[in-house]
Amino acid sequence: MTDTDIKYGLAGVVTDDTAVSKVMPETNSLTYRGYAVQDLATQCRFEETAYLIWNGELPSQSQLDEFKAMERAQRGISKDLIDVMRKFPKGAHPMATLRTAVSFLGLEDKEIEDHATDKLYERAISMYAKIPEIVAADYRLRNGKEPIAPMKDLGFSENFFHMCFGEVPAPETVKCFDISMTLYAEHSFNASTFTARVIASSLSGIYSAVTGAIGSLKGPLHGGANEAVMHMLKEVGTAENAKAWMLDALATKKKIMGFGHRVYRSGDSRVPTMTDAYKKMVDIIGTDEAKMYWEMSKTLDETMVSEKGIYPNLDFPAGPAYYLMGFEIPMFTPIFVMSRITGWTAHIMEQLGDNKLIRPLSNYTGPAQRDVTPINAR
Ligand SMILES: CC(=O)SCCNC(=O)CCNC(=O)[C@H](O)C(C)(C)COP(=O)(O)OP(=O)(O)OC[C@H]1O[C@@H](n2cnc3c(N)ncnc32)[C@H](O)[C@@H]1OP(=O)(O)O
Ligand SMILES: O=C([O-])CC(=O)C(=O)O
Repeated sequence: MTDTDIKYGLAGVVTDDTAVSKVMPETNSLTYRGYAVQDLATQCRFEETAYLIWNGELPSQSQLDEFKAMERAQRGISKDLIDVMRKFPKGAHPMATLRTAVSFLGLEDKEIEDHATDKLYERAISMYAKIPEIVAADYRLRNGKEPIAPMKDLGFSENFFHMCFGEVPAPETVKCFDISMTLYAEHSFNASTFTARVIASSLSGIYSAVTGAIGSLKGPLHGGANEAVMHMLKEVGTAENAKAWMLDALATKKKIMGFGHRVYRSGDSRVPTMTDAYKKMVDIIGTDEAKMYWEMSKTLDETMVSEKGIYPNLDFPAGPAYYLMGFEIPMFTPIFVMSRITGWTAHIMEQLGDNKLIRPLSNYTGPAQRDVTPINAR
């Protein structure tokens, strides 16, 4: 093997087939099962997209009703899990607590390693129903409040707001959140999805695969960037400071969170739709602070594009949009998990539907073979 055979970070390498989604950097577009993501985000509720990602087709009204009933029947985490969560170390990051809580769901399910598609689907729906409650309960416990039980007559997004805050905001705010859920749901072989497929490929079980995927998504080069973006906006401080801050950050070779992408080189297909939702949140909230973040974001974006030709990714508008919806910054990446659980589990099912152990090769760069020196002679 020569160096030219190596694609560091697997950049540009095609490793398998998928029918779940298609990322088209040449046209800045993304489809889930053939449907443009911006059409799904604006014309469908997240529940319809979730059904599509798992089943390959958009649901009829009766299929959607049945699907919603299945999800709602799975709502409600155990008292044992809530008791375990009460004992989590104070100050642990919510992505770390979510990773542990999802692993605990696997213990409660006795880690049944059944790879039949219908069994995997049942477990996928169970996690999709329970993860929002884990995220909301963790938020409340960290703030010294008791968890709020899910309500079975509320939609997916409405129920999440209810479990966090005890109330559901105006439909326009729920719609902005729902749009973000659809945009975050799936993105082919990104790092966390690939992690899930690698773990699934050893036949380790769906909970192991999702737990590993959560660990991968947590990093700031991947899903953790939506939190890092909001920390960055807070550090910038004022809209007037945005250009100078960016120029200084670029001069000192800082990584600017929420910009750049491994696959898209001239813009992320999901950004225009999420930017519209962010603007909508700015108009709904209407405060000087909200308007200031909007102006600041525009200046950061314009400066980065004109100076470096590097475009924002989905995390750039999603972070401040979640902030304006009232969520604490450390909840942003767990909220991403509530959506991406659909894509991850669709890929796990696809992987196990025609499994081959994922095991690439490496180019060895260590010492040449040598003899062991006895310990008393070293
Ligand atoms: C939902 C998601 O996961 S979307 C991604 C979220 N992640 C982020 O927003 C984190 C910030 N962005 C990044 O770190 C990167 O753009 C990544 C990790 C997303 C993609 O990385 P790669 O494909 O490996 O690109 P790579 O790091 O090689 O960048 C190519 C060049 O652009 C520069 N670049 C890329 N992104 C950025 C950035 N955000 N800030 C500053 N420079 C950047 C690199 O420094 C590099 O420059 P060089 O050639 O002079 O060394
Ligand atoms: O595709 C990627 O590398 C990262 C990304 O945008 C996602 O997972 O949504």
